Amino acid sequence: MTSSLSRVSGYYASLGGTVTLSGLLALTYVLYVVLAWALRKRLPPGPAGLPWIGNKYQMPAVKPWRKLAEWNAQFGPVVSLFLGGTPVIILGTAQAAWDLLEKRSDIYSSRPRFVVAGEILSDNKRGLMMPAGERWRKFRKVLHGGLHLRKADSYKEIQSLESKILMHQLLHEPTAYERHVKRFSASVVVSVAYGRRIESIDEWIVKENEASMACIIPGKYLVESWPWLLKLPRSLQWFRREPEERRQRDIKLLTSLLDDVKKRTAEGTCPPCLASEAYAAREKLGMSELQIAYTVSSPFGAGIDTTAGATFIFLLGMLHFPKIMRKAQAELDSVIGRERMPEFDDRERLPYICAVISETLRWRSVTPLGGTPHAVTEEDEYHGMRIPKGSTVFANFYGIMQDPVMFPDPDSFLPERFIDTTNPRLKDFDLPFGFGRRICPGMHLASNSLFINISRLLWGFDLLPDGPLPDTGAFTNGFNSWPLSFKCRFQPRDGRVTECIEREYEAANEALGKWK
Ligand code: HEM
Repeated sequence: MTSSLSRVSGYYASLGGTVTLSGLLALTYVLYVVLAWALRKRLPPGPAGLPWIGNKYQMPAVKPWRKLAEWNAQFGPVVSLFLGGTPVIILGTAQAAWDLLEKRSDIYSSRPRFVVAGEILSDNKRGLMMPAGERWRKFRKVLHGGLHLRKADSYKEIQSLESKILMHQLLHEPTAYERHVKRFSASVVVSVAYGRRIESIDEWIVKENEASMACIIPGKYLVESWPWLLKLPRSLQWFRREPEERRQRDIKLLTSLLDDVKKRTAEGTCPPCLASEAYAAREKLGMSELQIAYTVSSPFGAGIDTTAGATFIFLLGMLHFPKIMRKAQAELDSVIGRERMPEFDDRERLPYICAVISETLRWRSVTPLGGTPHAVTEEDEYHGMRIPKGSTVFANFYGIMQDPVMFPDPDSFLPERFIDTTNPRLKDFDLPFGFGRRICPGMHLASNSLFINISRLLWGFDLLPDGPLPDTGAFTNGFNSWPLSFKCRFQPRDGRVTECIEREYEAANEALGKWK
């Protein structure tokens, strides 16, 4: 380093100039500007960054989606920036996201490098973070096989039973509604994955899963931004300790869950589930037992907070827009009445409830950064702009869902926007579930959970504020984001509803026996 510096100095001295440190710094800066200009050539517009670190210093650690939406408003629907040396593309309209992530899905479906969350924590065995390739295709095959549209129908029974338990819990212990909604989401996901229920969110499976997910918080580890730290001698790589310990615990947890399914399957007591089916097909799939164990656990990481978070967003919306609640209840009264609960078969006849669900997923996105970012595997061009190979691509749902062109009056909760329209993209609103080959494999299961709970909540209770109205912008931070805890009253709509909830609870408890 010193010798190359002195060579440079010598060269300048030979030109007759006196080389000073500030001169060298100025030269470095000029080189950087030229390099940056060359790199940015034909890239989408974006904010100017600093030498070497790019725009990193401008990215807030908390809720970065707000800053990204500001940049989209300032520079246009496709923005580029640099985080360290990696080009990052921010898509700020649904059209741009569909054009690239869906129509060109063959080259936009990989994931950026996740040093800790992907490599150290699981040796890239976790599908959510897995780069595109043979391993990821097998992961998708297993999940598609277990969760596609018609297969999701086979889980409606457990979803309906769990929802009846939820209704009963809300009737008797409404102040703990957040725990009950979370338990519902966890129990559905664990039943689908492992054929066993969750009776309390304090159960060890839920706790262990939460601890595991805590390692996947974006920005938690320095090495994600500076992967060269991996070149340090292993003993100096301080950041490895926690995720490596966690990895051993994960392997223990996930293999023990799979072993339990194997045991119950052999005994003939395990209901059909993702794990039993994937295990039976493991040789045909060419997957190791450990890979199967990781694959079938993915609903765990991706399906609990999202489904529960969307339900909390729905409740928040109802507290702020009581007229919408009344209109939805009027539809339920005319189609269902008060003597029985809504069932899945009623869905076709409840278009307003379906629109309330679409609006819930739009009004405040539970995945404000579009879930997990995509990565481009080939150089590309879009409207004359260059998208470099290896770019990280975010569909910034926070901005996209508030786009006033696609969603006029975006801050209002207006289910009508999904009814009074001929736009097929709004009629069949799958935007909140992502794009192309990476689209959420749990979307049908999630839609069913939301339908059965939201229709029954509206049918059974007036959802009312308990004190001042909660802030509609107070949300948690992270890849998934949901409202900060708020109080909500669940007032039964009348005596017939209460009776029905009690009756259905008894029957549900009995039917759930086989899942224990
Ligand atoms: C309201 C509920 C949910 C929402 C809004 C949601 C949304 C999303 C989004 C936006 C993505 C990223 C898609 C992309 O990269 O383009 C995703 C991925 C994923 N979701 Fe969901 N999700 C929900 C529920 C679920 C459930 C219940 C499951 C499992 C049963 C699930 C499993 C997954 C998995 C495994 C991935 C990763 C797929 C991959 O990387 O190939 N999700 N989800």
